[in-house]
Order: sequence, then structure tokens, then C-alpha cells
Amino acid sequence: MGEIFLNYINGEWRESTSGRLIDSINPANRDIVGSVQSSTIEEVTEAINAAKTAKDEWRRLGQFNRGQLLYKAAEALEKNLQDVAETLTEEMGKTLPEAIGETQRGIAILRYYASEGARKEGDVIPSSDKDALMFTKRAPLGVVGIITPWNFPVAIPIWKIAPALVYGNTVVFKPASEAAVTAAKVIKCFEEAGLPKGVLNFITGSGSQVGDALINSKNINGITFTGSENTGRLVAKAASANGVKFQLEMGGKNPVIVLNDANVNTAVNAVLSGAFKSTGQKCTASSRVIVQSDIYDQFKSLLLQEANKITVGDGLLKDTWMGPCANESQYNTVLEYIQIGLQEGANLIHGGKPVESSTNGFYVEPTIFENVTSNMRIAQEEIFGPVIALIKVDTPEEAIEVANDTQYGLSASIFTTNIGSAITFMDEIEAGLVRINAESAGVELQAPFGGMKASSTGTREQGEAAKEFYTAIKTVFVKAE
Ligand SMILES: NC(=O)C1=CN([C@@H]2O[C@H](COP(=O)(O)OP(=O)(O)OC[C@H]3O[C@@H](n4cnc5c(N)ncnc54)[C@H](OP(=O)(O)O)[C@@H]3O)[C@@H](O)[C@H]2O)C=CC1
Ligand SMILES: O=C(O)CCC(=O)C(=O)O
Repeated sequence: MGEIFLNYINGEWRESTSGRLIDSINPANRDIVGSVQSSTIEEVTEAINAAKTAKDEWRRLGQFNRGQLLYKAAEALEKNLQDVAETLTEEMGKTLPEAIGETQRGIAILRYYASEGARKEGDVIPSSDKDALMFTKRAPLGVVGIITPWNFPVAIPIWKIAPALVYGNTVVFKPASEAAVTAAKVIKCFEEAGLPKGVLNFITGSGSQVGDALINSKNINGITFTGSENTGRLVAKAASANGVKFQLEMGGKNPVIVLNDANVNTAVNAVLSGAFKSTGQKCTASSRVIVQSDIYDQFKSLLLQEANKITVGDGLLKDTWMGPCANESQYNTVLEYIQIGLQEGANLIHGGKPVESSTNGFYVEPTIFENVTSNMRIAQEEIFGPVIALIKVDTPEEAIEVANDTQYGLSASIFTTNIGSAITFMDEIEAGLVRINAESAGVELQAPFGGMKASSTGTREQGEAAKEFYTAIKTVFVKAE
């Protein structure tokens, strides 16, 4: 049995009274990586109360001083980088280089929001009254609930926790159970930074119990969520009922358009990386590849040639390019979607099968379908696995029409050397992230991140944009007498 990770409430690691544990399973070999507690609803309340009690003092500490503590958290994570990254690989399967990259990204995000501590908290606005001073001042929301998925167990919690804290909120954080051990190790870095007690609280347990209690609490002031659309809807419903500010980042069905004038090598490399890195388990993953007819055969043949080189295995091994699906349920979902694709009449041209391993890992071959039409389920539903659908089109206009033919609108790419086609795409595509000659996955911490349509609530995370969610604006009007 691995190590047991407790809840972190009011500045101390606490045992749950439930006595029940949730084991975190390594998807490469089904070993237990560690365990977290299945907490009770009362413990969720304790965590929220701790955050509520801590919030005034935390606000009064001031933005600059809060930022200084985030620098310390960054230092602590840097010191623990290798351990956190290895745990991440063991827990959710992405390769070690990807896990190291994600952890380094977490450190950079912490430093970005630490430096935000020294930036402005408002704007001076001219008043119509020449004797008055009018300005805005940002105020924290209060207690913010954070619920995160398992696919980026370091980066996503940090890109929510760091801005929440620097802008003066206190936090109750419930990680995905599938990746809660990694999350606990990240929380230890915040503890090491010396945050005052109650400022950051960490509570584990199932979404349907602990998550549900958090989203339905009347004592939180904001809730931010990344995960599936179904859960996102529950968060929205509960938050609206309680008048709580909310932010949702959900699925994607991200298109990549390859036009006749594209650089085929660049497009193929970007599609492979966008679709299969992290085993396709990114909301920004490329899943529909819309290729113009004249270049189709050339693109397909190079894509297949390169896809053949992908090595699937344990993410800790040096030769592995693609790790396992993160868990058994995800593995079964991917295999089910492959069957759905076949039943729908799509043509399987690469992969499509589980990869046998002596360790019983949740491995699936990188999979490519062609003759896919936009109405098929494999072209409409988020699979969250290493499966792509090739769709052939005749014109750039048809390509954009197909690209927009989805309920989602997170990320979209085009490969073209024609600047006019690129500009039309930029204007016409319904997506929050618009990528020209670049893969659909790829997020920069200093830029706004979020989607259109069913992918998000339209709010943006990361960069300066995060401030809009984590603060409220006070407009102050001052006269001498
Ligand atoms: N956009 C994205 O980045 C992601 C999208 N997905 C999509 O969602 C699918 C399912 O993945 P899954 O992990 O089940 O996603 P979920 O939406 O179920 O999980 C995301 C987070 O929400 C929590 N949660 C689950 N149910 C509730 C609830 N009723 N109230 C409050 N919180 C809850 C989960 O807790 P717990 O882990 O304890 O269940 C987890 O922390 C994937 O196949 C993929 O399509 C998944 C992950 C990320
Ligand atoms: O592509 C990324 O780096 C982030 C993607 C993401 O937010 C997600 O998959 O949930």
C-alpha cells in the first residue's frame, strides 16, 4: 500500500472521520500510487469555515505581500519538481518529459501571479466633477471553491489557486480523485511557503459527495471548475441557485484544417502532437482533421508513416512517446468510441486496438479514422483519447463550415501559407483559441485561456484575464469635503 495523503484544513493535515480511502491507481501497471481520503460532508463544511475565517486577514495582508508568498511556493515546487513530476506520470500516465514540462509550467504560473502582487489593483478614471477623485479598486470575492480534473493535476490547480490567492481570496480545493496524490504534493509546496492557516484548504473525496457539497455551499463566494460538461452543468445550476459567481472550462472537439497550400510536414507533426500527446486527454487536443482534397493523399500518407513510429508504453520509460489512458473508465470509453466509429461506417486506417502489456496497462493504439462525416458521433462527441477523424473537404469555406459544426468552441488550428485564408479563419472560426500553423493544444500562461459555445462560460483563465473572475470592482468616488 502506498502513502496516505490527508486533508489540509485550517493549516493542518487532518484525518477524515470516514475511515475510507480512495486508492490512486497507476494506469501503466495498476499498482497503487498512494491513497487519499473519502471525506465527509461535515469536513467540507470545516474546510469552508476555515477559509471563511481566514479571508479578512488574508485580504488585509495586501496584494504585494500575498505575491511574495507565491514566490515561496514556486521555490518549494521547484525543489520538489522531480518527485511531483514522477508522481504525476505514475498517477495519470502522461510521459515523464510531459509531466516535467507541466510541473515547470506550474512553477512559472506561480511566479507570474507572484509578480502580479506588485501590479496595479485598479485604475484612476476622470470624473465629471473636477474636484473629485474617481478610481476603481479590485476586491477579492471571498471564499473560492476550486474543482479540477485529472488530466493536468499540477497546472490546472495552480492556474486557479495562484490567481485566487494573489487577488486576496481564500480557497477550498477539491482535486480529481484520479490525480489527488499529485495534487496533495502540490499543496505541500504551498504549506512550505508558509501560507497563513485557513487560506488554502484541500479536501479529497468523490465528486458526487465532496464536490457536490462544495458546489452547493451557500458559504462560498465563487467557484471555478474544469472537467466534463455534465458536471459543469451541475456546478452552474448550484452556483446560480446560490448567487455564487462561477466559471466553467469544459470539453472540446478541436478541429485542425489543412488547406492545399499548407506545409504538409508542419501540419502532420502538429496533428500528431496535438492529437496524441498526453494520450489525447487534453481539452485542447486535436480530434477532427479537416483536409482539403488536393493535398489529402499526401497528408494522409505522411500522417500514417509518422503515426507508425509512435511508441506506446509506461510514461516513465525513456522510449515511450505516448502513455496509457489515465484510468480504466477512460480506456473503456476510448475503445467504445472506436467501435462506434466502425459502426458508423468510418474507415479505420491506423490503430484501433488495445496494446497488450505484461503489466495490464490501459494502453490503446493511436487511432486514425477516415471517411468521417461531420454528423458522426466520433466527429461530434469528446472522446478524450488518442483518436482522430479525417474529414475530406473541397474548399476552405467548407472546411470552416465543418470546423464550426460542433457544440464546442475551445481551440482550432489552420495550416495554410495563404495569409488571406489565415485571416478569414481567424474571423470566421468559433473558438476561444485560434491557432495558425500551430497545433490546437498549447497554452501560454500569460495569455487568456478559454472557449466559446459549450466549451466554457465565456470567462477566461490565466494571464491578466484571471483577475476578472477572481475579483469584484469597487468604483470609488472621493471629494475633499
Ligand atoms: N475539459 C477538460 O479538461 C476535461 C474534460 N473531461 C471530460 O470529462 C469526461 C469524464 O471525466 P471525469 O473525470 O469523469 O470528469 P468530471 O467532470 O466528472 O470530473 C471533474 C472534476 O469534477 C468532480 N466532480 C464529479 N462529479 C461532481 C459533482 N457531482 N459535483 C461536483 N464535482 C464533481 C470530479 O471529482 P472526482 O474525480 O472525485 O469524480 C473532478 O474533480 C472525460 O472523458 C472528458 O471527456 C475530463 C477531464 C478534463
Ligand atoms: O493544453 C493545455 O495545456 C491545457 C488544456 C486543458 O486545460 C485541459 O485539457 O483541461
